[in-house]
Amino acid sequence: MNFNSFQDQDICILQNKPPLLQTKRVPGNKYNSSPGTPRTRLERLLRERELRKNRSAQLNDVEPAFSGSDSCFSDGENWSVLDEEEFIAAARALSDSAERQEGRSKQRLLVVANRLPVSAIRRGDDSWQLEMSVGGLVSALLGVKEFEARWIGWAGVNVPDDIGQKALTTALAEKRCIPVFLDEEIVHQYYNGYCNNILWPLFHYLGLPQEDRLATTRSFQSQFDAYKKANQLFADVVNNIYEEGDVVWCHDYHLMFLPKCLKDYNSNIKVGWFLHTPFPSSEIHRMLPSRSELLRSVLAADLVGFHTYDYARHFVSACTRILGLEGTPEGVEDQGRLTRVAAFPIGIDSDRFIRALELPQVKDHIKELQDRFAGRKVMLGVDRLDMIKGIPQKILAFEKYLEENPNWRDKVVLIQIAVPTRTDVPDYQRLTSQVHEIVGRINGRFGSLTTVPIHHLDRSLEFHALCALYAVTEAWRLIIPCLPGIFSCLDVALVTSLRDGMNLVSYEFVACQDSKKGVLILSEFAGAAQSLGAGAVLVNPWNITEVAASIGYALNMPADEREKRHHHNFMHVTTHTSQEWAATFVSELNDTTVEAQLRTRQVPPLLPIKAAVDSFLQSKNRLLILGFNAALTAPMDSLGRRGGHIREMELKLHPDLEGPLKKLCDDPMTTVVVLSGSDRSALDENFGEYNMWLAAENGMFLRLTAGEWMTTMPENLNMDWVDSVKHVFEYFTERTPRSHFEVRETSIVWNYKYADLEFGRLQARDMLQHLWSGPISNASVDVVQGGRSVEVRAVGVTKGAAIDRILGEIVHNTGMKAPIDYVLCIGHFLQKDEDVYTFFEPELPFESPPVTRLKVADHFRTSVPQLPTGGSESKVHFKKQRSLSSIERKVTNYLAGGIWRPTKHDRMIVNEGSSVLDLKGDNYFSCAVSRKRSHARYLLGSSSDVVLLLKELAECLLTR
Ligand SMILES: O=P(O)(O)OC[C@H]1O[C@H](O[C@H]2O[C@H](CO)[C@@H](O)[C@H](O)[C@H]2O)[C@H](O)[C@@H](O)[C@@H]1O
Ligand SMILES: O=c1ccn([C@@H]2O[C@H](COP(=O)(O)OP(=O)(O)O)[C@@H](O)[C@H]2O)c(=O)[nH]1
Repeated sequence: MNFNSFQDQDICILQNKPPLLQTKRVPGNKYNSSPGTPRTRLERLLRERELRKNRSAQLNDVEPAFSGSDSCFSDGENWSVLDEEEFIAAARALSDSAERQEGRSKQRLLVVANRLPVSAIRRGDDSWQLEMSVGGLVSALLGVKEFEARWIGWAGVNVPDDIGQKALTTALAEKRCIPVFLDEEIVHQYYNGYCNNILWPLFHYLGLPQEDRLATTRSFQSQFDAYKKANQLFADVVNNIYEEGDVVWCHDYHLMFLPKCLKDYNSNIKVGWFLHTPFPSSEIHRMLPSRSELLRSVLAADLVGFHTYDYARHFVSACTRILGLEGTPEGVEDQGRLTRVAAFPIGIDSDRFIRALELPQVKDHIKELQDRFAGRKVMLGVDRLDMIKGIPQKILAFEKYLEENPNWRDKVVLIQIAVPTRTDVPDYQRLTSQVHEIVGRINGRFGSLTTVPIHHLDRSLEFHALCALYAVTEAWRLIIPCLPGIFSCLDVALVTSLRDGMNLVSYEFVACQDSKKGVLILSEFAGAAQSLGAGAVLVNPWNITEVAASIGYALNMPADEREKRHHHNFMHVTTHTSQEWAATFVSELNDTTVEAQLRTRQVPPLLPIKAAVDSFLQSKNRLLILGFNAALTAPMDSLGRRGGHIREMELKLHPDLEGPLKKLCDDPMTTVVVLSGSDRSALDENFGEYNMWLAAENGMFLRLTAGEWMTTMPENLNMDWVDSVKHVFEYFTERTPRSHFEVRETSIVWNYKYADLEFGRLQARDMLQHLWSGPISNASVDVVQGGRSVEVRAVGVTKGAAIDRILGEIVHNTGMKAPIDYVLCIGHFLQKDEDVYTFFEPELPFESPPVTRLKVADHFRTSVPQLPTGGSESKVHFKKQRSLSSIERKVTNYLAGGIWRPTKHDRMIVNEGSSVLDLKGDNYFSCAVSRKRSHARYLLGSSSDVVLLLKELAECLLTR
């Protein structure tokens, strides 16, 4: 799934970076050598699907999931897709799974949903009657047979006493259900209030309740508090029964807080969360006062699933826009942790419906219906009596059809099953009255003494009665075969949801029409429109005229068209089953957690601050290399605000750093360098008062604050491309609100970090395409794509290339005698500049970046003096005679068209026999700030962590 066209990491577009965990084929190790072994996630899923299809034939008669069943974790070949290290972890995961199978043979699936699949009715102090609940989620999970499942949820009743609770727990245990007891007040605030009065309407695009209905903002807050409290109660029950290796699958909008509660308690629990409703556009979600907290809680899950790609896309977009996180093709990333987000369209247990049609009791029901409605065509609506189902709109469209087609008035009947739901919520009560009123009016208008056009039932039907209703037309045709003209084009199901997560009624209708030809009129706003859209007649339920016309079209549809449409949908419904849905989700969840472990291993650890401080204390000659942007600047929120104001665009030193930095700069045993992409004026402005080295424009300009700027750049750099790139940058800046660009001496940077991130990325993509095809196609430049920027630089302008020259100059200038025995290098450097970190790695052979494409031409900023060469009077001298400085040698090499690759030996010598750098021990600390993957040894979360660290270093100078 590609939510987003860019990876979140900084990318130098000259490199073709493979997506994370895109798997490499490792030649012939024991895991990947089998020819039949899948190599990619997709191959594996295809293969598992095949295996499941084979198994499902054997499972058809097995008990449903929540009364126990088979395991789906039997094949050991899932993990041949990763590289060597990944294989080891995968193998370990598999062996865990094998152990599990030996010990218990099945992986346990803990399904957590607001409602249990059964409702409890109290018959005495300690006696309970259990009845199957109605609803799409229950229907779908009833079909799941492949796991040893337990269902955790609310039984739908208030049980205040111990005796009642114990008895109900025992009764439910037989059904493998575990109750969560919620008292009346919580149910009122959490279920009726926050879930059904706030989240449900909002997620279905019906907006938030108005203030007068909310009473006060406090009541919203108290509902949200109750919601969190209820979610914690669910978590407590899960934690109580959880066993290592279990998979916890949280369902729906009632439990958005649950993933966080579970992970806070035990970060090793495998947690999936699935939403059965739509997830609305981020523009809708952002209205919710608790928008961020809810998103973050869901993101605690390992895998987040939705019915459709659109809902998944909206969710990722909400995380990007509201939380400022990165959307990737895999999901949402936050500080190196990925929450996988994907679409898993639910299905039904189609066989159960198809088989039911053969049962005598279903045939009896069909006969009753046939007698009742003989001679009339039947249109069917089956919905919970919910605003989202568009029942008034459906009835009004039917009225319009009858109005415009008087000849049909006594020939067609609409049977509307309207299952009462959430009857304690005032909006639902109002809807009931409204529907009754409309039905009464229409029946009064078009009914006769003996018939009415609408049969409206405010009740639910049991399974067999419902199947009969879904299939009634088929029976009629069979029963009265001599009248095909009248009865063969019978039956239309009318689904007019204003929004609907999926809508299983439409699936069930299709399953029961078997090879017959019932027409499905389906709202384009139901998730099912994405899967059944090709076979259904799609309508916009708000357009009453269109729905009325579609009723006519369906009633008069020629047999061959009905057949084709039905066949398409029937194939879909019978292959995309609820078993398939659940097995895919759980399998993906298992994979995701293994992948997360592998990914975590690739992420550097957090900086061990104590070790960094201790080592600092013990050293005598320290070097601190600090980036500026995002390392030493004050953090901002995702909307680019600080203290409620739009942040000004110039970089400013974090105010809390002023004191510590001063102390560190004034310490005679510490040399501080700020190495930044910013231009000289930005560094002068922020650091001019400190006693430190400033390296501007990625190290191309250098000065000790007490001295003058000098350049470390070759004299002749071709900068002819600048004007045309600037022209392009101006164009995009004008069209991308809150973006800006900076022209520097050696580069030009377009920055969209304060702009809408998604729009900024689209613009960046356009910009890059344009740049490559025109202004820079022949120029000697590097184009570096940052997370939120595009930078065009002269080739060779990187921090990694500059650091050697800077170091040489510092050693020379300060007359350093003792080697540097402590280096702390902190930055939020672009990937292309990360060789700064590896430069200091004691074990690594140093290779400066290749600079083969540099064109040497004309003049480059001659007003700035070149870096002076070291004099013989200098106390520090290189082992090799310092007749030519690093930069001079490099320039010489440039001019000669060669590549200068200093050896470690070249650059490390201070005195005869002694090295500039003494980093053999653990006295080198490189830290990437606000990065997920890096060549640095360690990570720091944000510049606030840099503040803490530098404060500690400064303080230990005082106590020394
Ligand atoms: O338990 P209730 O409050 O009475 O509500 C019943 C269920 O309604 C919702 O169903 C959704 O799930 C279906 C299956 O995925 C989907 O087809 C439908 O479009 C959704 O509306 C709700 O999400 C469930 O939690 C409720 O149990
Ligand atoms: O009298 C009824 C009416 C409906 N249903 C079931 O309720 C579910 C409704 O699911 P859907 O996804 O259409 O909508 P939801 O009610 O979950 O929003 C379907 O499985 C129906 O079989 C039922 O069991 N009895």
